[in-house]
Amino acid sequence: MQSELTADVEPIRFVGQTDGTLELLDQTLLPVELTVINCSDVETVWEAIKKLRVRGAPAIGIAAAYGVVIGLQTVGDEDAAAFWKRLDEVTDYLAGSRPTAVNLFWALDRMKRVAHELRDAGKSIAEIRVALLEEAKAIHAEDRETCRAIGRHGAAELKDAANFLTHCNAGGLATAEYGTALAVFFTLQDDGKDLHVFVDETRPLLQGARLTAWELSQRKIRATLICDSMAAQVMREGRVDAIVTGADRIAANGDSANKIGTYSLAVLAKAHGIPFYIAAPISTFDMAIDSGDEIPIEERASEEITHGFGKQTAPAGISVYNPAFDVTPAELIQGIITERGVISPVTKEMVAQMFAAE
Ligand SMILES: CSC[C@@H](O)[C@@H](O)C(=O)COP(=O)(O)O
Repeated sequence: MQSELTADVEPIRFVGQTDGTLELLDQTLLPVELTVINCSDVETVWEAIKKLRVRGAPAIGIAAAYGVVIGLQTVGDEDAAAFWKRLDEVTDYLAGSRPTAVNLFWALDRMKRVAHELRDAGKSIAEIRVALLEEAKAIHAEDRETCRAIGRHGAAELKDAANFLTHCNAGGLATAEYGTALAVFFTLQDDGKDLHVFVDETRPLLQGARLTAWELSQRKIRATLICDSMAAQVMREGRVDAIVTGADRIAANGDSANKIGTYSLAVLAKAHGIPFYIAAPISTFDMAIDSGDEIPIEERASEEITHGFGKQTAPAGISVYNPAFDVTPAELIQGIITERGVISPVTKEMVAQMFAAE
């Protein structure tokens, strides 16, 4: 189907009650095709996360929360033992879909906690099921608010910048709507700023070219697509005032994992005296780990590099290393823009302070 996409497309939508289904805009087909997939079993939700049909840290968490509701549909209200066994099975299963974005585990833990609290309060399985759907909807709704707040804080922080560079996609598609890094640009635009954004295409899966370039064009923000390897050149040409990207997991010391290629941007930014920012919700912080060394980095199939989008571009049998994320050390990050404000300087103490703030 030819794209008739508009910026208002809802990338994640739950339809119906506790026996309902999850609709996901298939991001692997963008920007050419608009196809919504219908998830009526947890296996389809798992596959959608694994294959990046739904992707971006907050979006993965939201989809997984709805996935729990769907996974529990295979057991009835009358068999409590089967329900609790199934809850563990479903959350463990969804947790195995992708390892790096901590929002996935955060959302699953939140769903489990609600279920356990209600069980301890003597609620019935039917009531718990309803509450779980409400919790998934709350995670979804809160993310909308969170993204708007990130946009406001980021726009205040970067009000004097007009020329940006971003990597991967941290936009409306990667969240409930509006995004994190892109929320900063959208808010600046709403504030009347004329801005320009260089968009890294983001090898190997081209989230920048396919998704970010599309989102920025939809909103009529001036954007220029570049290959990842061109970032140093545009920085050297003096055409970048600030870099803003999202994150998939942030350690207690501020080290931040994001799409592969982000770390090299931060190094380049330092070499050119350009401030490098991360924009991410508090749910992306993993306070259980001290540093980025402990962040699990997803390795993906070699075919993503040797057969990008179906065409063979490397000799058969070549050895491939395909880490999907890298870690940017805190000292290279000027600030982390959250819904609660901007963490700057990025130190363990400042992260702890923002995490504790309401
Ligand atoms: C607001 S989304 C932030 C990150 O999740 C995003 O920058 C990113 O790296 C996504 O990677 P992906 O592999 O496309 O899920």
